[in-house]
Amino acid sequence: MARIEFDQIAHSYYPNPETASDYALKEINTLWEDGGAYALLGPSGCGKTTLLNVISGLLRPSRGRVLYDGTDVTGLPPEKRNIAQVFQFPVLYDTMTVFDNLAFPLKNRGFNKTDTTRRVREVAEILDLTPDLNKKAAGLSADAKQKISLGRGLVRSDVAAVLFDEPLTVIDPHLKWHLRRKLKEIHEQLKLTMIYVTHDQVEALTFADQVILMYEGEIVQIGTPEELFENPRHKFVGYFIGSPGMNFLPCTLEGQTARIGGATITLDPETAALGSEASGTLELGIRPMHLEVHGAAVDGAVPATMNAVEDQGSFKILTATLDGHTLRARLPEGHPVPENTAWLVFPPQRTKLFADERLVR
Ligand SMILES: Nc1ncnc2c1ncn2[C@@H]1O[C@H](COP(=O)(O)OP(=O)(O)OP(=O)(O)O)[C@@H](O)[C@H]1O
Repeated sequence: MARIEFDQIAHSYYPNPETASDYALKEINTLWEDGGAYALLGPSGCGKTTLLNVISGLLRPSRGRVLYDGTDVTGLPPEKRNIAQVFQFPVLYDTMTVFDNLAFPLKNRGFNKTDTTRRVREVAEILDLTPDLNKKAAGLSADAKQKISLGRGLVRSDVAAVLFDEPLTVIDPHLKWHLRRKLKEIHEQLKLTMIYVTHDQVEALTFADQVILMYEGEIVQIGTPEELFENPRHKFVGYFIGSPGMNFLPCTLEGQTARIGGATITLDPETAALGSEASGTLELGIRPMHLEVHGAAVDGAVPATMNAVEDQGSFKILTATLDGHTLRARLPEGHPVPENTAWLVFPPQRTKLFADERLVR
């Protein structure tokens, strides 16, 4: 296992990049601790695969250095970096048995027969592949084949890291849920450094201790799932994490309060103080689950026009309009639904302020 570091990494697929938008990765300085479980999360095209390929050595970055345990490996190809990779689609030998497929990475590295058998059996057991060990891979389902690919990625305990690039895409939804949990368990048992690329926040939040959220070639935040949810440092994080995402409302400040059209919302004093010093466009941010909804006026509530209510089983999502801006609130089961006007309270501790898309507080 290794501690992996990016020192001023940038990558452009163009030979002569000129503007920031020519870069698939803008400048990235970051660190993956030995034995950590990381998810690399972000929308399509934000640079996740590019970043993974720079870690593995499949891609040489235009600028910067990749360090494994402090040693510069930027010029080394994947086979010299001792990395295991699991891709979106199964990579295995159809004519070999499941056992031989799993044993292949170990045989390649010269492991003896006893150690190989022990390790293959251990990984097969974790992935529920034991009954299939003597079967040829060719006859197995797509799910089983991808499990073998996962097993091949996990079978060596001497790798610097295991990289997963959307490995559950081809897996049936129910098994997907099961495998996500399995991977988490495997990480706890084997303590491998794992970096898992996905655009699915549920997958990222289930698997990882630390989530790395990417947007337009940059890392916008690294944190635990809770940190990303409670304290999104960038508007994009608020919007991307949570379902539905954070509400954002353009506002102006007047002392301790924020004004949204005719509505006045009291802020936490420290938030207001920092906001008064911030420059740029100000916006309030609040999670749907943190908005308090009332059917009649209460102290501190602002009126919003009701638009729709969507029943999602154990909760409802209410959509309302405040000064022309759409807001969503999450109502717990059994909570009364307002008729025409929803009176909304913004709890000061839960109400965030953003300036030019960056969190003020
Ligand atoms: N081989 C390539 N040549 C030119 N441009 C590329 C190449 N590979 C990726 N890109 C561009 O680099 C940017 C980042 O792509 P990348 O595949 O790393 O994103 P991603 O986050 O992994 O996306 P997805 O989730 O769709 O796989 C995109 O704008 C993409 O079009």
